[in-house]
Amino acid sequence: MSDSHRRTLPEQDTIFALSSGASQKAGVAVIRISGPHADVVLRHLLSAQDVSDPDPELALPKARMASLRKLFGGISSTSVDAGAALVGNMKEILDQALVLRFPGPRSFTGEDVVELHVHGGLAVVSAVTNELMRLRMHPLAIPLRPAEKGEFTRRAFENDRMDLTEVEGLADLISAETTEQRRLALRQMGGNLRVLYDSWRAQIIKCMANVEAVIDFGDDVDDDALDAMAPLLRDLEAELSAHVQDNRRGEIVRSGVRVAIVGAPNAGKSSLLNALAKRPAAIVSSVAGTTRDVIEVHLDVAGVAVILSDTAGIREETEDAIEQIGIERAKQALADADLVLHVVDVRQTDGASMRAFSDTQSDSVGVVTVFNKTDLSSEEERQVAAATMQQLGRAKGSELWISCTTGAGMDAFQSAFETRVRELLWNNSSGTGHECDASPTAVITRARHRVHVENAIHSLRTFIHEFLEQNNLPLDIATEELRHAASELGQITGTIHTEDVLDIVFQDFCIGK
Ligand SMILES: Nc1nc2c(ncn2[C@@H]2O[C@H](COP(=O)(O)OP(=O)(O)OP(=O)(O)O)[C@@H](O)[C@H]2O)c(=O)[nH]1
Ligand SMILES: [Mg+2]
Repeated sequence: MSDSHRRTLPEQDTIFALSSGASQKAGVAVIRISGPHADVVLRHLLSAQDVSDPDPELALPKARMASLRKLFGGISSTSVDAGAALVGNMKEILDQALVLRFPGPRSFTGEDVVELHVHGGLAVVSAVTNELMRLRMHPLAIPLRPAEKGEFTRRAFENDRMDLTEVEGLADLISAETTEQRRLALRQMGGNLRVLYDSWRAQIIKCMANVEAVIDFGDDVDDDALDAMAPLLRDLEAELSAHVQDNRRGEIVRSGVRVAIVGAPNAGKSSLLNALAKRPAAIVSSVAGTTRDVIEVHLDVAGVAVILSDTAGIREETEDAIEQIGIERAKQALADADLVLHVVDVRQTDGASMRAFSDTQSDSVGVVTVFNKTDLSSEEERQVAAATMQQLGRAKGSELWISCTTGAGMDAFQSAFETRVRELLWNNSSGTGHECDASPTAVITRARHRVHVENAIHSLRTFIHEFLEQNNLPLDIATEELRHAASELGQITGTIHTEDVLDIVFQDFCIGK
């Protein structure tokens, strides 16, 4: 484990990759080159002559200024055959491109970076990348090679342009599919977690320095210095504890809210899934016990990623072994859910299934009761349904009434569903869509962060309890607990890291990022 990620590296290879999306029809493709030879490579591309050492006077674009340039490449046999007007060692024009230079360290990677914004066609991109491959074999032996997965970002990290949380934020931003995922990722990439963890770490290190001063001073523990430290550490411990008690909302925004549709057979669960997915994702039939497996669809619900699961109808008695397995899976989906949609045929609310279901659900999970088939029900049946809700102790009016067949009540259902999903994350049902922006607190987005923060809390508590309060530990051993807490926070940001951790973080990246 190294205490700093600044390494003395041998001179780095210069790397290149297509950094824009893989679509072959895009108007523009961006090829990125990073490393000490980025300008040399660019000079070769801008030189019309195939010479081993292009004119060093050849004007490169000014730093950070876009410049429209012709890119040249080696003479292809086809263009010679076609009688292209090539004279001597003249090269062929590959494309007319916007060229940008970002001399290090003020660049994404911290190295010299060149960006070539070429036309997006497959032939253009491969002509330019082939030319870069050809330069690898150049007599000057330019150490140039295609980039590996995540290598640009890894260099940015190694050159202190980003910490690990910002790297993770960037990975999340690239894969963000919903508004809230984008917002969360953008804030993390902007450094909100880095600032938080660095400031906590700095406070712990300051306390450590004070304790070490006491140790150096002699055997007599300076009670005043330690007394002054106690409230600071208690406050810090409280702050860290509040940080982990976040209902996992950052992790849920990132991975998606898990919503399970459960209920008795034939209640209309698959019909509801199809209505929400706006496609016939699940088979609907009048045969009770149609759905066996868990069927998942991914939705964007008011900017939040939702993984919606349709499940087998839960009933106590079934002879069918496969249906029994389906019921077990349904119960598992119920246990894993962040939110449950309990679908009930409004004409069958007095059965044992409603009660049985109430017993299986966990208290921490939100449950929305959805009475379906209102088109078939009588007023009396609806009153019985509402009365059953009250007997079960549910708040009056908390149930929703729909007909999957006619679509009645679906708008109200949709908006109540959106509110519940957002409430789950922010305890705020205003539905403005800006709750996150209004409270830009840094939230944990990965289990990796949570483990380290919990370890840091444990060490702080041990120091406070075993040393400051009980005086059970000698000072030098107690200090180790502070050192450990600081180290745990340093591992989140990558100030302290192992190669294994980096491999895990960077595995989310693809080539060109
Ligand atoms: N009239 C009416 N029929 C409905 C409504 N919703 C669903 N149905 C019908 O009820 C039957 C069962 O619907 P499904 O959606 O398959 O029910 P399910 O809960 O998924 O059933 P299982 O998978 O067997 O547990 C089908 O014939 C649907 O067409 C509704 O609101 N009104
Ligand atoms: Mg079904």
